[in-house]
Amino acid sequence: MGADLERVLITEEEIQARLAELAREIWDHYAGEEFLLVGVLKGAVLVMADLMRALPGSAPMDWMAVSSYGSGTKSSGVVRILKDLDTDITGRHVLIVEDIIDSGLTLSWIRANLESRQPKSVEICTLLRKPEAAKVEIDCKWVGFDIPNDFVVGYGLDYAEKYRNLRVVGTLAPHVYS
Ligand SMILES: O=P(O)(O)OC[C@H]1O[C@H](OP(=O)(O)OP(=O)(O)O)[C@H](O)[C@@H]1O
Ligand code: HPA
Repeated sequence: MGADLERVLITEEEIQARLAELAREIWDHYAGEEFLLVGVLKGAVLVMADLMRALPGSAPMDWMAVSSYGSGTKSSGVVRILKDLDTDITGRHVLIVEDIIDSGLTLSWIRANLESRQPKSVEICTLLRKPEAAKVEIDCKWVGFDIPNDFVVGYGLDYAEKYRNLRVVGTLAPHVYS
């Protein structure tokens, strides 16, 4: 599977070290107030697992699933809720946990949707962001890494449902696409 990678962009050690830093900043930001971690399925599963374990204390967790991508590698911009939160977020601090902000269309929609439910606050933590791919501006408080505008896989990110279990983030070799 690793042989399908052209280049490793971010190593396992770099990911874990950055998540530990972010977890500390997040914990300090909420200063003892409860916040709900909201993961966006499926890509954010690994970020959520490692970020929440790096927190110095506990935080509750919930999940949303939306469809925004087709079978290819471009966002359609059309977002549909496939699985909604189990929790009422009215009056609560919400921290959305994502694997990647690419065009920004998915998170822009999710944020607006969650903000319409009268939470106390909504913030975003993403492991990866592609500044050159942005189609909408997203106010994201915690970003792990800004990366070039290339399609990446690993650490939760897939190509046709493969490579999510790689411990690194990398680009795919051309032979995978042909
Ligand atoms: O900024 P955007 O261009 O909208 O892209 C980002 C979104 O795309 C990916 O999800 P995807 O729809 O591929 O689903 P998945 O998490 O199940 O892989 C990723 O997890 C983000 O949710
Ligand atoms: O670069 C990417 N890789 C995998 N999934 C994605 N979803 C948005 N951008 C990406």
